[in-house]
Amino acid sequence: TSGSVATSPIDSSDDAYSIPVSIGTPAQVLNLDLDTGSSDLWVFSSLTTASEVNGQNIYTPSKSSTSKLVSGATWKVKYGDESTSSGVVYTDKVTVGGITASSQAVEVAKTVSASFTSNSDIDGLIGMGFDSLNSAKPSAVPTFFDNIIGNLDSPVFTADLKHNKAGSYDFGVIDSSKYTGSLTYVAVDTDPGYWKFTSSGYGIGSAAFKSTSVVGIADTGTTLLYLDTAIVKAYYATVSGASNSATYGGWVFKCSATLPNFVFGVGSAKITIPGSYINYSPVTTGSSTCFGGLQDSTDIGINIFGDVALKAAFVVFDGSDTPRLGWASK
Ligand SMILES: CSC[C@H](NC(=O)[C@H](Cc1ccccc1)OC(=O)N1CCC(N)CC1)C(=O)N[C@@H](CC1CCCCC1)[C@@H](O)Cn1ccccc1=O
Repeated sequence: TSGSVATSPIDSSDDAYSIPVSIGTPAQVLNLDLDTGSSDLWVFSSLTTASEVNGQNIYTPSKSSTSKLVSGATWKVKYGDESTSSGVVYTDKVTVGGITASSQAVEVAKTVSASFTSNSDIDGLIGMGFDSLNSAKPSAVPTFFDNIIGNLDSPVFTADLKHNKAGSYDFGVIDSSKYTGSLTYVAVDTDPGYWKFTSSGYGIGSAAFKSTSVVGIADTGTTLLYLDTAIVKAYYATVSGASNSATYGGWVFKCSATLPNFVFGVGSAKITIPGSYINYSPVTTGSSTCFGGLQDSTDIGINIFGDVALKAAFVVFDGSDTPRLGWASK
C-alpha cells in the first residue's frame, strides 16, 4: 500500500507543518505536527487539564468504539524548546493519508506546557523518529511508521515541504514528479534515534563550496536551520548590519537586507536554500529587524536541518534495514 497526505504551514513564517490525522471510530480528526525529531504520537484530549486547552481539537477516547486503555502505561516528553507534555496511553485506529494502523498507541495528554496551550494550530505530534526516542513507560510503543512499514510497497516516507503553501508527506512510494534531477542517498546513524546524517559541506552565496563533514539531523519538527558557529558567522559576515543579538537570542538583520543563498552538500549533490528562506520573520510583529532562519547550534549540541533546509528539498526517509536519507532538489 501507499498513501499521501497534504501538509500545510501553520502560519506565514512556516513555523511548523501539520497534517490531518483520523483517530478512532467514528473518526476524530486532529491536526498533528509530523516530527522526525521525536517518536511519540501524542494528542490533546478529553483528559487534558481543561485550563491547558485553548482552541485545539481534542481526542475523546470514550467516544471511540475502538479505543482501549493500555493499563499502567504513561509517557512524558520534553522537547528541545523546553516544551513538555505527559499523560496515559490508549490504542486506537489511526489513519494518515489513507493508510491505517488498526491498533496504534495514541498517547493521550493529561497535561501540556504553556507553549502548547498557546498554539491552537497544533493538536499534538506524530513522531517519526526511531523507537529509542519514544518516552512511554514501562515499555516504548511503536511509532505510526513502525506499524505501517510492513504494509508499505516500499519502506519509506517522503517530505515535500513548501514555503507558504501546502506540500505533502507520502508513504510507501517515491513520487519522482516531486523533484528534479536524481536522489542522492546518504547513510543514517540511528543513535540515539534521530535521522542523523553527514552533510558534505556548504557554500555561501557565490563563494566556493567548502568540502567539510557536517553531522546533523533531518528534523521536520524544528523550524530553523541550526549549524556550527563558524558556518553561521561566515554566512552573516556577508549581510551588512547583521549581529548576534543577546536580546533576541540569535542572529538578526534589517528585514530589507538581501540574503545570500545557502548551499549544503549531500554526497556529491548540492541543495540550495534561497536567501529569502533565511529571512525568517520580524523579531516582533511589524519590526524592521528580522530573525535569521540560520542560527547557531552550539547551545543545542547538535546541528539541525529543520524546515528552513527541508523545504528547499525533496527528502526520502528510508526505514529499510539500512536506514538512509535521499535528497533531491525540486
Ligand atoms: C532546536 S529544537 C527546538 C524545536 N522547536 C522548534 O523548532 C519550534 C517549533 C515551533 C515553532 C512555532 C510553533 C510551534 C512549534 O520553533 C522554534 O523553536 N523556533 C521558531 C520560532 C522562533 N521565534 C524561535 C525558534 C524542537 O524542540 N523541536 C521538537 C519538535 C517540536 C516541539 C514543540 C512543538 C512542535 C514540534 C523536536 O523536533 C526537536 N528535537 C530534536 C532533537 C532532539 C530533541 C528534540 O526535541
